[in-house]
Amino acid sequence: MFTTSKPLRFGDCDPSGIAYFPSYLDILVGVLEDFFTSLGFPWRAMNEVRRMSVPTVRLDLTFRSPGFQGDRLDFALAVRAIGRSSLDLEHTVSRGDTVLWTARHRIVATSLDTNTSLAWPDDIRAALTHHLETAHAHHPAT
Ligand SMILES: CC(C)(COP(=O)(O)OP(=O)(O)OC[C@H]1O[C@@H](n2cnc3c(N)ncnc32)[C@H](O)[C@@H]1OP(=O)(O)O)[C@@H](O)C(=O)NCCC(=O)NCCSC(=O)c1ccc(O)cc1
Repeated sequence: MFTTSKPLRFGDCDPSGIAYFPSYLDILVGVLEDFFTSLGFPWRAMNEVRRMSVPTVRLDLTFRSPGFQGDRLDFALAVRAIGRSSLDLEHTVSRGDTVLWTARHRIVATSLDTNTSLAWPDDIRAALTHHLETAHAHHPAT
């Protein structure tokens, strides 16, 4: 499990002070980037040196409770399945004990030269496997 916290800022909210959900996606991408950096694979090096990227192909969000300007959002990212080129993640976003939203998320390793999928390089796969949580793991095809 990778965990981190992000502030819900003025600019992330509508005039009533409630979270504007497209901003949640922007913040989520930052969390994903931080996760890869924590594994030792910052995106700039992945892009420039390895010529690879990790676009999102599926994202299923469930909003359970509103977030408000000034909240501290606690993100928990779990690796649920690792395919040939795909990676299934599960996000839980909370304010204190209250779950605000959850997401099932699939990204795919791709080549920036061909814009097609790429098998996870062995070193990245090994680092991802270290985070795999088998208790609720599922086959990536499901
Ligand atoms: C990712 C793709 C190149 C994959 O296409 P292909 O090369 O033909 O691959 P395949 O169809 O063989 O599928 C490859 C894998 O992806 C999986 N896949 C592909 N599409 C899907 C969808 N829609 N749902 C679920 N799984 C999918 C598939 O199951 C394969 O999994 P493995 O068995 O584990 O390998 C293509 O689907 C694509 O370009 N999709 C658009 C992606 C996109 O534009 N997303 C929008 C957000 S951009 C983004 O998030 C981002 C960009 C850049 C960054 O640096 C970071 C983030």
